[in-house]
Amino acid sequence: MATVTFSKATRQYPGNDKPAVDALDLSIEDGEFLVLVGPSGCGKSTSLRMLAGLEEVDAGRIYIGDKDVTDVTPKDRDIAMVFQNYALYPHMTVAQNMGFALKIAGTPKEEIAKRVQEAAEILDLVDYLERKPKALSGGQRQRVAMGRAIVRQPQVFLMDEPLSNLDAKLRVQTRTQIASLQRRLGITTVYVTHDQTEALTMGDRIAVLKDGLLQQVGTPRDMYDTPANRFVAGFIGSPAMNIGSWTIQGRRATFGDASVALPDSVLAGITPDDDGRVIVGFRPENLEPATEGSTSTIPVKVTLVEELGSDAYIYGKIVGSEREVEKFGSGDGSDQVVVRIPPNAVPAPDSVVTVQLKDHGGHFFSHSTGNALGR
Ligand SMILES: Nc1ncnc2c1ncn2[C@@H]1O[C@H](COP(=O)(O)OP(=O)(O)OP(=O)(O)O)[C@@H](O)[C@H]1O
Repeated sequence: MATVTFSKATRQYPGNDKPAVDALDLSIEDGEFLVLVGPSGCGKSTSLRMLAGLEEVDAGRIYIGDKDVTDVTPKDRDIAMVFQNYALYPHMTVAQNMGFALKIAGTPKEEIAKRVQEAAEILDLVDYLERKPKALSGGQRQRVAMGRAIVRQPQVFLMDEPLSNLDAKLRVQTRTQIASLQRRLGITTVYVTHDQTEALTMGDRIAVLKDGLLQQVGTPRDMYDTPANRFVAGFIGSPAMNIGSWTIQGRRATFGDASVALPDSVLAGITPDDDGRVIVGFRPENLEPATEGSTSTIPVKVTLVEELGSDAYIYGKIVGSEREVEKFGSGDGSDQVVVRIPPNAVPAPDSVVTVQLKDHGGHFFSHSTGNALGR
């Protein structure tokens, strides 16, 4: 087991005008499950491949434990990687696939058999050891790929979208299995995904990347409750946070007929660069029917109601939003809102429902920088 440290690690592919990963500083604790998440092309795989030694590091250093591994070959880094496509050998049995790396490393036969047996027990693969990969289901193949990593007893597991070939139901089951297996084995794990739900449900901590730049690192709760900037706020959470550019009027922000009070800490962070605007965000579940005398009301014209049994979601537009769109354009779709409501009070399409922010239900970001101003 070991810590992992990226210190200003940078990779710029030849011919590209920007680094794929730009001065990444990230420390991963011993035994931690860290998820690297972000949209396609943000640099997740490049970061993982630099750690694996499969990609050059143009500047900065990478450490596993106290050892600088930046110039160490992949096979000497004491890591095991689980790839998206599993990369199983079709002509070998499950047992042979799982033991192959140990065989190459010259591990004695009895030791290989023992480790393969142990991994097969952990992964519920004992009955399949003599089968070839083609005679396995997708989920079983995924477990063999995990088994191949486990038998090596590495210091660090690296996983690059290991669930992407599974159907939705199996993916949910397998993500719980991988997370609990990792906790049982206690091996430091770096896991790459573009799926924020996977990140929230699996990671001890999450690191969000965008355009090669680290945006925020924190526990799933940190990322959800206190996103560092507008990007993280919109990326983490499903349905996504409602986010729009509002106009500051005195101590309030308005958008169409909606008006919310701005906390003092937010007002204190506004600068002339913000042009009298502020980014207002609120999660669908942080709204409730407006009460009399409410200081923050948002009237929503209902377009569609989605009933999910336990909850219902209203999709609609803020009343008066056409005035905003006329003035500022609707580039970021900020006039559209999603509101979670109890399933017993479903409104009709085209009706207007007035909601208010729950206590501390608003997130506010600088219009000029996108950085969080407070809640
Ligand atoms: N071999 C390469 N040569 C040139 N550019 C590359 C190469 N590999 C990746 N890139 C570029 O580097 C950036 C980061 O790519 P990377 O594969 O790390 O992103 P990612 O976040 O893993 O994306 P995805 O989720 O789509 O796999 C992208 O802009 C990509 O086009």
